[in-house]
Amino acid sequence: MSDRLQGEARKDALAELENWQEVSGRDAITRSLRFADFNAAFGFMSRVALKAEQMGHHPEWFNVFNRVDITLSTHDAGGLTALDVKLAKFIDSLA
Ligand SMILES: C[C@H](O)[C@H](O)[C@H]1CNC2=NC(N)=NC(=O)C2=N1
Repeated sequence: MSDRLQGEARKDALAELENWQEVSGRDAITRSLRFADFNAAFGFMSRVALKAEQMGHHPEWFNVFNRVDITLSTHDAGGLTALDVKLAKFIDSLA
C-alpha cells in the first residue's frame, strides 16, 4: 500500500494537478468532467475502470448523462497517496 502524502510532497503533487480541487473535510481530490453525451461519458468511464482495475485502485464517482464527478482518495491509507496522483494524471490524459 502507498503511504499518505504529507507536507511538501503533498503540496507538490496538488500543484501538478491543476484540474483537481481538494475536498473539504477529508483528504481527497475531486474533478468534474462534461462530455458531449452519455455515450462519451460512459466510454471515458470504461477506460478509467480498466485502468483502475489494473492498478487495484478505484475512483469514487457519480455519473448523470454527460457529467462525471470523480473523487480520489486511498481508503486503505485514509487519504491521498501516489496512487491517487497516478490515477488523476491518467484521467487528465483522457479528458
Ligand atoms: C484489496 C484491494 O486491493 C484494496 O481494497 C484496494 C481496492 N481499491 C482501492 N481503491 C481506493 N481508492 N482506495 C483503496 O484503498 C483501495 N484499495
